[in-house]
Amino acid sequence: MSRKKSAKGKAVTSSPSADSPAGKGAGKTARSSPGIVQMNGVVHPSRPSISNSSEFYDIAFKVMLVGDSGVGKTCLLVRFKDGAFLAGSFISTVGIDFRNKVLNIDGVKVKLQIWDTAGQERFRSVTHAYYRDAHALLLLYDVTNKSSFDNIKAWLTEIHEYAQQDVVLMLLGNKADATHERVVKREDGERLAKEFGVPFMETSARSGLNVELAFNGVAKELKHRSIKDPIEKFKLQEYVNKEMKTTGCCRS
Ligand SMILES: Nc1nc2c(ncn2[C@@H]2O[C@H](COP(=O)(O)OP(=O)(O)OP(=O)(O)O)[C@@H](O)[C@H]2O)c(=O)[nH]1
Ligand SMILES: [Mg+2]
Repeated sequence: MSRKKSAKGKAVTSSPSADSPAGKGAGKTARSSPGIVQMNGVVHPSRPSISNSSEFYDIAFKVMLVGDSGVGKTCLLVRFKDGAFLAGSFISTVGIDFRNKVLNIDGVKVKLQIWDTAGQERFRSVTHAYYRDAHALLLLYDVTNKSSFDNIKAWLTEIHEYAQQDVVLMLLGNKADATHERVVKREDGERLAKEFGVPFMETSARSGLNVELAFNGVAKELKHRSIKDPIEKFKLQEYVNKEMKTTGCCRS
């Protein structure tokens, strides 16, 4: 899998196929390939492997973006991958899409294969099929859209039903730049996240606020888990609290 060329994936089938990164093409082929070791569902090539962007990597993980349609999942991924904001008219994702990015986490090259799901209800069964392979989930709501926030509990129920029990989860309140349209306070997001024991922060795909931090935090957590470092304990919420930038008047 790690040597496969797959610059930008698109899968709109109702279940992961053998060739799709969520199917055999990812974890399972790696498991049976000589020279590649699979630990805790994590791909550890015995030699550095090359990602689609011709970058070497040491370990690889799958991260999924989920949340209502229009909360900014695709824009967040494009901001992270390309450093740009997708302005213009809103084009809703059809099915599921993925992009790869290799990060340097404390000297370890961590490849994230990031799945951008469609938030629309009619694609929900497609998304369900991919949950079980995800090592991490970024669950988004839109701070300018109350119903996207109210739906978070339903998303969490769905996640508990379909995802792995030990999946790394983070709640993101996106569009934090849209101060005038904001209807969900940061404190409400913090409260909900606390209630469910999930790390939380606000992001903006438009301004780039905390976008790198969200993905880096998740990559750090996944790396620590896979290495099982007994000395250095990593706490995702503590890390993001330390590194987080906030919008508004009162925190910097
Ligand atoms: N102000 C602001 N607008 C944003 C931000 N992120 C996304 N948008 C806008 O919100 C709309 C929806 O963004 P998408 O990223 O396409 O939403 P999505 O979650 O991928 O939607 P689906 O693919 O239907 O699930 C677009 O018009 C974006 O321009 C943000 O951080 N700030
Ligand atoms: Mg989208």
